[in-house]
Amino acid sequence: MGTYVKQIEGVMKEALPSFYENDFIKACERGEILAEPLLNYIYQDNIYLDHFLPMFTKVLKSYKIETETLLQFQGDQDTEPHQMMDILAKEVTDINQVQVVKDWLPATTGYLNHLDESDKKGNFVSLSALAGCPYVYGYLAERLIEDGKMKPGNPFFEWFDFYKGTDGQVTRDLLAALDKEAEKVSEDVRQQGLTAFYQSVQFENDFFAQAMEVQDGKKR
Ligand SMILES: Cc1ncc(CN)c(N)n1
Repeated sequence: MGTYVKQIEGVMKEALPSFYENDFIKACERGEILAEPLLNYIYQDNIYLDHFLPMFTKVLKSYKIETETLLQFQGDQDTEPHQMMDILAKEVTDINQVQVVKDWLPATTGYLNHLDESDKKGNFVSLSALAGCPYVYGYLAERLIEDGKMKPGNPFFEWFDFYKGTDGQVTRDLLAALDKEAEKVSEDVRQQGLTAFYQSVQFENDFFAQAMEVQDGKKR
């Protein structure tokens, strides 16, 4: 494992406690199904993925990174995990009664702006920023399950287990590519990449949190 990947891992390791403190994650851990946050999360995530996936495809192509898992990751728009959450929400409520916010929420806008800005700084910074998406879910799901915070029987277990598998594998493929590319760029660009990754991790945490902050179709 190269230095860059070790630094990336260090960033995520340090951020983990703040994910464990996140109200959205805490509700999942308790197995508490909150329909409104779940449906708002799905809506915002569709907005996010519509923008994320073409950018991700562009950068992977520019680096000629084409593993099977990465190709599949680009294609599936997280339909399966969204369906899992949708089913859970329907179990606890008549979803027609839930008002989903149809605007872009702040963390969605902020995160996508950040990806755009990182893209302007070149492929390496862009790939580092984009890596936050699979990395955070893969890492978080693995830690929650390994730490015994997310156990079979919890209604969200399948959701985290899905990401442990898919995003976990994507992360491994991406890290191998990032490590190789990190050797070819200057120290300054590596630093910019690391900062961009750090910011993506913060946005991932805010992205979960914002779904808890809407009530009756309005941002609280
Ligand atoms: C915002 C966000 N980040 C990560 C993932 C998981 N690939 C996602 N679906 N949405």
